[in-house]
Amino acid sequence: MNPVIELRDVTKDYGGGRGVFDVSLAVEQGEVFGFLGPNGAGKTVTMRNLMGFIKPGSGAVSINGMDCFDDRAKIQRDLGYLPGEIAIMDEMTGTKFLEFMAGMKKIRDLRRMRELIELFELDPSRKIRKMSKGTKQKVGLVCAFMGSPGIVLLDEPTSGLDPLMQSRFIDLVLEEKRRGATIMLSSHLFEEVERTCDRVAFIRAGRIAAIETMDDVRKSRKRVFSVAFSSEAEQSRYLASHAEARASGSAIEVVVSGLMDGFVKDLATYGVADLSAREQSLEELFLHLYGMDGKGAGNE
Ligand SMILES: Nc1ncnc2c1ncn2[C@@H]1O[C@H](COP(=O)(O)OP(=O)(O)OP(=O)(O)O)[C@@H](O)[C@H]1O
Repeated sequence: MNPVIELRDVTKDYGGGRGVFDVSLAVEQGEVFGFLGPNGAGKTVTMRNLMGFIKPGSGAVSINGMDCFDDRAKIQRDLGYLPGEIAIMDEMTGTKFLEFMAGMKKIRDLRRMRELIELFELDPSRKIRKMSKGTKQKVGLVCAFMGSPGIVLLDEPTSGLDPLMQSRFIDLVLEEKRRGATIMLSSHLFEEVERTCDRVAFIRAGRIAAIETMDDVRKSRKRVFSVAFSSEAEQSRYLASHAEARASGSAIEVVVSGLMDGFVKDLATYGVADLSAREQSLEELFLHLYGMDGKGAGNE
């Protein structure tokens, strides 16, 4: 099967180690593909290459077999895009902007636009300049999805959205996937990628570190337990026989993978005042999977 979105050995070098280097990936029809990496890793540069806003120094970027730079007008007829920074047409109201964009995209049926406005509880009547970051983001999301495009590129889609709206966004992506859309989204938030994506590429310092299925990532992800002991003596006793445990303030942290059984039974032989668990953060996952330090380009 031919991929819908493809980058082959793409390099855009801004000097000083900045940019993207030898990036290759392929997104199949109907797939939701995550592009995960810390600040400055090269997510936006990659997205802008796909949008045909910039031409790579070397390598090939294509959508449906067409060159993203040379054929951008044709590609964009069936493409929705959410930029990382929405700073356009500030003087227009949200309503005027959406109508203007619908006109540009030749969308005649505005029902989907109204549905999306309702979904995100968006009040588009104010001037974009006066909107909060989250409200602008909603305008951008409505704009990206209102034409029910076959391909959607989203650069940090939930930035500025509150948890309820983040969860509406996740539902929307899953609904669009069922419709058959091919979606690529960049993020530095593990959760939205985990809940929406079939596969994920990790990018760091402009280079792809790995491309994995979400199932494989989930399997390799561990839990971090924070344990507060009933006394300092109990904490010392635990630390003395558990080299993997790290002291963290008045508690200790233990990373546990696989079955919890052994960890829980062992812990029950100590005096425990409090116990909480969390998923590994993106940085910890990076460190765990690739022995990396989780930092971006390192030159920001
Ligand atoms: N036009 C440009 N000129 C020079 N350097 C650039 C340009 N655009 C991007 N860069 C650099 O390329 C690197 C990757 O930037 P990019 O915006 O793609 O990161 P990102 O992964 O999207 O990060 P964030 O999560 O912070 O948005 C950064 O070091 C950035 O400073």
